[in-house]
Amino acid sequence: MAKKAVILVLDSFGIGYAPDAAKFGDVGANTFGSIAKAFKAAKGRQLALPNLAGLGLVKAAKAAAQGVAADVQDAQQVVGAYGYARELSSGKDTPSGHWEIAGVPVLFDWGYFHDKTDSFPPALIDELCRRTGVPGILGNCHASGTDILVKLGDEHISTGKPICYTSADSVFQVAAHEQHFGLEKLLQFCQVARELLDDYNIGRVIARPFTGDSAQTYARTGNRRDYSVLPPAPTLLDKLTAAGGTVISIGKIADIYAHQGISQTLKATGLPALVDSTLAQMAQQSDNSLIFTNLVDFDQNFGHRRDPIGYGEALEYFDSRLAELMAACDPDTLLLLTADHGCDPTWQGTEHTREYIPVLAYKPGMAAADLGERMSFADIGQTLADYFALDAMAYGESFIARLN
Ligand SMILES: O=P(O)(O)O[C@H]1O[C@H](CO)[C@@H](O)[C@H]1O
Ligand SMILES: [Mn+2]
Ligand SMILES: [Mn+2]
Repeated sequence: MAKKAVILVLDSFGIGYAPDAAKFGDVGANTFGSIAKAFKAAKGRQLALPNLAGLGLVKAAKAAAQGVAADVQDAQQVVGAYGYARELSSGKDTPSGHWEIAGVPVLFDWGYFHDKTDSFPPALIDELCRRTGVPGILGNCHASGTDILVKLGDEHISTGKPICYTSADSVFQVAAHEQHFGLEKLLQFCQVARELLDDYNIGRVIARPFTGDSAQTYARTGNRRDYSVLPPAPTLLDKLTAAGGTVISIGKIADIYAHQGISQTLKATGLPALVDSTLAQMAQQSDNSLIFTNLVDFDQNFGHRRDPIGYGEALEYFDSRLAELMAACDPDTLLLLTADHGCDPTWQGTEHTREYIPVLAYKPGMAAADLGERMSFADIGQTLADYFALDAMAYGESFIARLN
């Protein structure tokens, strides 16, 4: 039988703080609940997500938030399977979340640059400048990637020094102007940084190219590149491709999995283009294929930017496209919607939040099913291993039997 699966990761769409949120200072965070509240206060109407509610999102969110419901209208009839999952991985970062979704939780601790200023070891910066020939770096601190452009963009252009910054995540981020510094030079700089940062156990180096000619107009472009370390074990993607299947990466997925277990990489920028590309692949791909899309805008443009109204509007837009995605499923297509961590846009700071993620599954004609609380994001990978008749993953409990 022909089998296709589609995963859409709504990046940062948490639905209630996780049982271990206290370790992260995140007790009380709820990305979905906070968006719904702020949206209603600002617009005088409820956030309207009829198609997500139809897959069971409102029910899953209510259960995840221990009865504190996101103020969103529930559907009269649910047509999918819905649950909520906690994270086994020790961090609340994007690679940990994605790798765990694909059956490989990250149980070790990443390296972090904890100091808010003078964050990077001088020996690292010296070596990086020596090997790349740049005259020094700017930043060297924890920062929001948009704020730091306003602050240091002009100086970057006049000095030719790249802006290097980090956050509570295991990241080394480099912002540089696409024309003045050059995109290629930025990517080369990041590749050297990647080599040096393996010793520091840093999960990702991220190139953050931008354009514009003043603090008012500096804007990041779609040419972001993430240089990730390899997942600690073969993921579902590796297993599926090794078995002759096809994995189509749309958006950031290939970068997040360090290009492991990917058959084809499709870039698209912005929610509309990412959904369009997903729909196009659903029409094209056939047997044993996984179409895997990351919707980064939720996290990058709204979660980290602490913009709950923009987040709500983006959710409504996605919900309107979800009807098309569901209609594009033939009887052999399994559609999964989930997230990789939370990023409550009303929470203090600009970082991710440790939350339950939604697990929503849909196949045409299936009976509604309550999947309840899942003990790991890896239940998704295990379910897909079952679905594609692959060897079981080391983590996760399959819910394939509930998808009939
Ligand atoms: O503020 P920006 O540059 O968007 O950074 C955010 O993006 C990084 C990667 O997801 C996170 O570590 C977070 O700090
Ligand atoms: Mn993420
Ligand atoms: Mn993020």
